[in-house]
Amino acid sequence: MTIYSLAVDIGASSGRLILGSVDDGRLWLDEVHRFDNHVTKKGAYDSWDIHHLFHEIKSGIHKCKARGIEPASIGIDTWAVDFVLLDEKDELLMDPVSYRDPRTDGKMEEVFETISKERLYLETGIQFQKFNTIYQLYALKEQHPEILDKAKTFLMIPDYLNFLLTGVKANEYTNATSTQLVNAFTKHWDKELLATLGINQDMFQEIQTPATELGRLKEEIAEEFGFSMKVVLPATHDTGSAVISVPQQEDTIYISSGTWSLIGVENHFPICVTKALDYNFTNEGGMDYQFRFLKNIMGLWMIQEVKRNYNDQYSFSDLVEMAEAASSMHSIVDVNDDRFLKPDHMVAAIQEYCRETSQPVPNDPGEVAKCIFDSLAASYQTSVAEIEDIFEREFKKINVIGGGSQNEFLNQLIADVTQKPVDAGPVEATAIGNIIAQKIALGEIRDVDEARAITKQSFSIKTYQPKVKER
Ligand SMILES: Nc1ncnc2c1ncn2[C@@H]1O[C@H](COP(=O)(O)OP(=O)(O)O)[C@@H](O)[C@H]1O
Ligand SMILES: C[C@H](O)[C@H](O)[C@@H](O)C(=O)COP(=O)(O)O
Ligand SMILES: [Mg+2]
Repeated sequence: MTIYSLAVDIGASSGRLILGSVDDGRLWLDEVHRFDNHVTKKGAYDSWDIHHLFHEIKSGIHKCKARGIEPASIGIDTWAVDFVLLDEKDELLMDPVSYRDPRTDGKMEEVFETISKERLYLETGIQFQKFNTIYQLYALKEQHPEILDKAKTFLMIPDYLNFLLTGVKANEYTNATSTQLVNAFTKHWDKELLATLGINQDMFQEIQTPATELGRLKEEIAEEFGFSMKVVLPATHDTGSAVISVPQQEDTIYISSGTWSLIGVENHFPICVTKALDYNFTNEGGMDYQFRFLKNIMGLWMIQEVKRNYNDQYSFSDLVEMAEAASSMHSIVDVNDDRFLKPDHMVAAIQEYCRETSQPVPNDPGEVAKCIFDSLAASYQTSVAEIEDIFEREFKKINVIGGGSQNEFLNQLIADVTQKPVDAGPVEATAIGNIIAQKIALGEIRDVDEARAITKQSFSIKTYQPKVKER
């Protein structure tokens, strides 16, 4: 009898529910439900419609039942850093605010007046992004102290969705590390740090690790579906799940390519040296207490916004094709410039940057897309050089995973710019990593090593060889 596990992967641009089963030494996926995700203005803040997301999760579960499939387990992963606060009645004190909301502008620098950047990095090993949870809570304490005063429970986005399913409260480790409030060495909430910032440490929950069975569906939820199932913790930070599916870690730099590009390597210990701080790399927690030594690059968010700017008249494939045709456009922007985090109009922001830097201004969708892909590839190359500088060795290849691995033009650009072969895929790497954690919890797969062997023979990977650079 086939044992199904249901992965819920909600990224910043889309969510999907994918059934996974292991049979004949291979992992089989079946997408059941897909939906858009985006930020909406709610009152003063750019927020997530988390109850709409929960509705979509339930719609996907109903679709499983309609197919006659009752999964044995479910696991939820989402984007990082964002959270909810519950009052003493376990009600939401406010809608979850998006990390792209400007409420944290300038807050990181204010925190440095209390805790030095160096101490923060030495203790947490986490990259400095102004939207990290630590700065979101600091902003909330300044802007709405009354909300923090009423907060009895802190749950990150997947934690809260798990709470709605099970009634159980827990903070999952990989996502908790993205807050910059977890000590990289103790792997627990850094209570001294919280005390220094005047943040109530009692609202944080016990940290649980991936492949832990959190509980089962609440009775009323199970009755709604007509069946129950185990709720298992995957690496609930989506990138944490994605990198589990990288078939071969040795000598490989991964790029988890979705709304963000997360470029890095798997490591067995945190690297908190000054050079890593200066390069702004992070040591996010991974499965089995591995570390994800990586950095955020603005990613395909930029082309998502360009697509929106052109009223979605072009598909991603169209934009890639048009970029490929815009061969005379060579302008490069610093994709990590703060102006690209949440511009009013991405095309205008890119054009302005090119004007400011006296470069040809991209004027049509193809030229804009070409500029984005060239600029992303250039940023990836810089990060590859930084990683090799820190590890004092060369890495043999790059593995692009996630939706962006479908961008053949960008994959080739990456190979050419880095002069390294690029493996592209799996596309649904995050869901695969999510399912792997569930299968380990169910005992169908022994460990991550066995899972990677199964993944390697289950999904086709296309390799792009670098074009030899003309001398
Ligand atoms: N057919 C395609 N060709 C090229 N790129 C694609 C294609 N489909 C999706 N993409 C890229 O994948 C990105 C979405 O990746 P995904 O991993 O689903 O993102 P997230 O998990 O952040 O929602 C899109 O922004 C787009 O750039
Ligand atoms: C804000 C975080 O850096 C972000 O969540 C990143 O860590 C991430 O995982 C993004 O995943 P996407 O699938 O939304 O690109
Ligand atoms: Mg994703």
